[in-house]
Amino acid sequence: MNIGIIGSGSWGTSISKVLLNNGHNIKIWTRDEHVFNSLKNGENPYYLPGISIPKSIIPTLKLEEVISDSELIVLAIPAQAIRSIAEQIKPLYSNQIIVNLAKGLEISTQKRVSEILDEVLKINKYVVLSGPSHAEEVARDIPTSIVAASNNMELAKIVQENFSNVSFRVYTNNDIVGVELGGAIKNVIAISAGIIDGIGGWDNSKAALITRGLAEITRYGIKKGAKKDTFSGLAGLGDLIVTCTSQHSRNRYVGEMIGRGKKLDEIIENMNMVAEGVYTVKALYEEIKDLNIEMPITEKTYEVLYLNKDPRKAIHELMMRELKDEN
Ligand SMILES: NC(=O)c1ccc[n+]([C@@H]2O[C@H](COP(=O)([O-])OP(=O)(O)OC[C@H]3O[C@@H](n4cnc5c(N)ncnc54)[C@H](O)[C@@H]3O)[C@@H](O)[C@H]2O)c1
Ligand SMILES: O=P(O)(O)OC[C@H](O)CO
Repeated sequence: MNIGIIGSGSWGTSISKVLLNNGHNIKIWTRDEHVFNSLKNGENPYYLPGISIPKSIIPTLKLEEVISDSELIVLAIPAQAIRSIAEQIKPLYSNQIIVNLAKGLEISTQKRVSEILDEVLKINKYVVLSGPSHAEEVARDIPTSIVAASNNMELAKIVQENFSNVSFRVYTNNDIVGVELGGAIKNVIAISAGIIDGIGGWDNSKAALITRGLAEITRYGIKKGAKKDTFSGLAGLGDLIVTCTSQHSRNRYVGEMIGRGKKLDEIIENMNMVAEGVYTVKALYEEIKDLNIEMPITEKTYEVLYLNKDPRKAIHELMMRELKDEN
């Protein structure tokens, strides 16, 4: 297939390698001239240091070049950039399959990526690819399993067949809502897991946080129309585990720095990669109050990040909530 990748950060670059190895023709769009020049030289040290990038992956600074002759378009940009990129590709878009890799909710609307694309492009060929998949490992061909979800199972199967290989195993799923929400909200829980790492690396606390984090992701997801089972799969529990525990996780890292007493602005300023939970928690905070959905970890994470709450006080408040039944 001719595949166009929009976004040349760590995940866009890494998935380009997977797809090239699978025999596809790959063009990758970047907005950054320095990344463009590096890719031409067979590397992307800004986002994927130490990995050699085959020169047959063709970089371009022109969006029209990745759209016009592509049969399938991959979106590998942050969730907050989706609407503006969708507006830009609208005049060029000719009903190709769009595979979204972004994991987040739009701050101003609380919308999922598929809802944004639906609004702007009236898209009817959408697949979201999500699950435990750090770019740093995928780029090294470390065995990874992931989920391709679509309303149209034929499309999910096309993605499954074209993206899978011996070290990249793709399952299909028909629950777009659950797969998108699992991927977006685990980033918030991972920030709180990182806070625990930064404060003291407490194993008991972190295990509880992952488990109760999954409970609140599931609660929110069901209210939004997701299927409960999706959250015990790769796009739910699987991604939550990897993001809360991995040395590679950007979201966990933000939390760890907060736990060590650093300020959010300072942390973000020194990171060139996106930590989606920092934005998704903003999207969720007001909405969960309005909808009366109980998500105490999400709420406390927001208060620590944006209302200057001491993380130890937040943990104390979580522990002192009204006692209740687990289910
Ligand atoms: N890195 C991973 O391991 C990984 C794995 C799975 C999913 N994801 C998700 O994929 C998405 C992209 O993540 P990433 O890690 O590649 O991010 P990144 O920060 O490494 O790269 C983001 C890319 O998007 C571009 N970009 C940023 N803002 C933009 C804008 N406003 N308009 C156009 N382009 C813009 C950047 O220039 C860069 O090329 C995120 O939603 C992330 O959660 C990442
Ligand atoms: O590095 P993170 O925290 O953005 O997580 C990346 C992926 O979503 C892991 O599957």
